[in-house]
Amino acid sequence: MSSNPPVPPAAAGIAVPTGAAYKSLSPIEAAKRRAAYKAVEDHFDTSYRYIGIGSGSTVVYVVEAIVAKGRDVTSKMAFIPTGDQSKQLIIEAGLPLGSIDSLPPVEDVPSEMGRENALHVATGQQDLGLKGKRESLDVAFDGADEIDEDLNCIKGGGACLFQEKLVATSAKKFICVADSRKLQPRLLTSWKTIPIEIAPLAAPTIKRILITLGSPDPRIRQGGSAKAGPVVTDNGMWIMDAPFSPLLISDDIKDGVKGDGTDGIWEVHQLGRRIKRIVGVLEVGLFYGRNGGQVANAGEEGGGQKPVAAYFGMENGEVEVRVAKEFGGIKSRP
Ligand SMILES: O=C[C@H](O)[C@H](O)[C@H](O)COP(=O)(O)O
Repeated sequence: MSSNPPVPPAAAGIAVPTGAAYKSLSPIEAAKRRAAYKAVEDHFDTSYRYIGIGSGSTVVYVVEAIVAKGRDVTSKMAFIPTGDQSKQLIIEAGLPLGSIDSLPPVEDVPSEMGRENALHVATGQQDLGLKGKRESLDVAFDGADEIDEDLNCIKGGGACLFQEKLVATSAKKFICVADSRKLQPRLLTSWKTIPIEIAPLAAPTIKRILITLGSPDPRIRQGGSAKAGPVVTDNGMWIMDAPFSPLLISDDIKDGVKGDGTDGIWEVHQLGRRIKRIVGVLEVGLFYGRNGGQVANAGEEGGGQKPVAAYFGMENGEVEVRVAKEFGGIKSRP
């Protein structure tokens, strides 16, 4: 895909680039926008009901592409935010706002599966295993700070990560959209720290433990000129940015290479699980593991889930699509 997406119709509150404004997008912004349109083209279905909308600068273009589908399509859906920024984005785009903690029980949903289960429960027959289960999101779109060749991600550069992981694990498919700078062979190649959302009271203890795990200089993220003192997340927490050496992927674990922190070398899953165990850690900005909304124990593994596909806007105007190896591992350059 080497041409720019069409200019969509204007939507309430959304600054849609048109004409000269479109041409004024920087190459990186134009690349992000092309990737977002391609991701929406491939993974947004008009029959969907619940759509997760992530945080950051790239999902702005995802929302723009969704708005371009028209109100006839979007008014029947609910858009679930991953924090205050994406909540505002959804509202200003005129899309119906939903909430991750108010998804209806499956039985209330007029789907074949829900109706069938309700019938079985009502008639005393065997429950299909859906009792108490809530609806999944059909898809969640989000950005990332870095994505490795196995599609593990670092997220949280914008201080949103707990709600992003919650939304990702609630989705049948999680789709990442980014530009070419984010694609690296291993995590912590270009992006140097892991964002960790922590309880402020636990900050000194967490910092000490991270140092023992091999992080040379974990730091509490400061608000800079925008806010005196630490950045406070949408959940009233702080962010600790912890540098580590580049992380191994699971395929690297062989021939005596353990990835368990020996000599300061960690594999993504092992480090993610280890940090999550520290008291006071709300969430770790490493996204790895199986597809969330379609597995019984979604959210129980700590890693959230890695995307089933990642879309990268490349410098040459193309969009590179990478698919998780569990889903075929195809790389394509449409
Ligand atoms: O906390 C922020 C989120 O994880 C973002 O999705 C991530 O930082 C990527 O943001 P952007 O699209 O602005 O590069």
